[in-house]
Amino acid sequence: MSNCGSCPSKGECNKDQQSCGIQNNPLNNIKKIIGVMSGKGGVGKSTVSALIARNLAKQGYKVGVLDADITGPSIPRLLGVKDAKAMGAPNNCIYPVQSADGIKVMSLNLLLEDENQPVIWRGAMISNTVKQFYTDVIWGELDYLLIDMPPGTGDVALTVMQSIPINGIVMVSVPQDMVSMIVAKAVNMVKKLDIEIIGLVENMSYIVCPDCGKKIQIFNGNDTSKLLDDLQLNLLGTLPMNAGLGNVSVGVYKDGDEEVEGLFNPIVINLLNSLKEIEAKKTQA
Ligand SMILES: Nc1ncnc2c1ncn2[C@@H]1O[C@H](COP(=O)(O)OP(=O)(O)OP(=O)(O)O)[C@@H](O)[C@H]1O
Repeated sequence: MSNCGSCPSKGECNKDQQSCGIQNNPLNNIKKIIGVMSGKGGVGKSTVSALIARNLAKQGYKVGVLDADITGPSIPRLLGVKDAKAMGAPNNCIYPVQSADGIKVMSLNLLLEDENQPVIWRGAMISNTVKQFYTDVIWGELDYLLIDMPPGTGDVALTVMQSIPINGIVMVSVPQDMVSMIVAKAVNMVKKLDIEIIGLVENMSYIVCPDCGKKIQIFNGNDTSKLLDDLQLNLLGTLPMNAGLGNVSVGVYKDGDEEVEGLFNPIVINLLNSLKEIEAKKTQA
């Protein structure tokens, strides 16, 4: 039976407690869980997850990032903890690693001797590991736990959405026809599972000419507005394609980087407002 007392969805869900498959660790008190998803690979989910986490942490929130991309984990590099190792805790639990900006991080790479070792596991094992990253990691007190989802709408995405009490999903897309089609699949999956979509971040929307400052659209550009209209999604913000964002994983982005902060401040404001609206709607229902 689920432990509703420590559930981030307490008071906002209409699940039957006896049949709910969600297990919450009583040592954890996580207020909100946000999934970052796309369906399509390589569109910037991990970069967006890491930079939302850093922005929230900078505002003083207690933040964690669960890297659910077991076979292609990039969160440790993006949060500057690639050489750290997660340590065991009593009762078969695990302590997350803490980044320099105070973000708690759990990723399979933090358990491997060598980050270059592949994880050659079947789907069920990968899904169980993700579940354990929620149930067995001592996250403690968190205002926000971000879950960086793997690409696709398969096993892991399904496990995350069915066994972790997600309050909402941030979709990441790129304004290109083929990406939009695959993101639409992910959006429809989330809707089928009755999970709220907080909004969409459009990544790689444009490049800025270093000489004249003109914004140049590299893809044909109209697909996101069609996606937003067709699926009734909220646009949280757009991000350029640039070296600053591309080099987060090599530690180039430091606190106080005005360009990155200027890009993420409005996205995070929109995200928090949208999350509040979702909560208000649920408590009224
Ligand atoms: N706005 C951007 N400008 C430049 N490079 C970017 C931008 N966003 C992401 N990248 C780069 O694109 C690559 C893919 O990004 P990222 O790993 O965040 O995507 P992902 O969707 O999480 O990928 P995966 O499907 O493997 O999980 C990375 O090398 C990243 O540094």
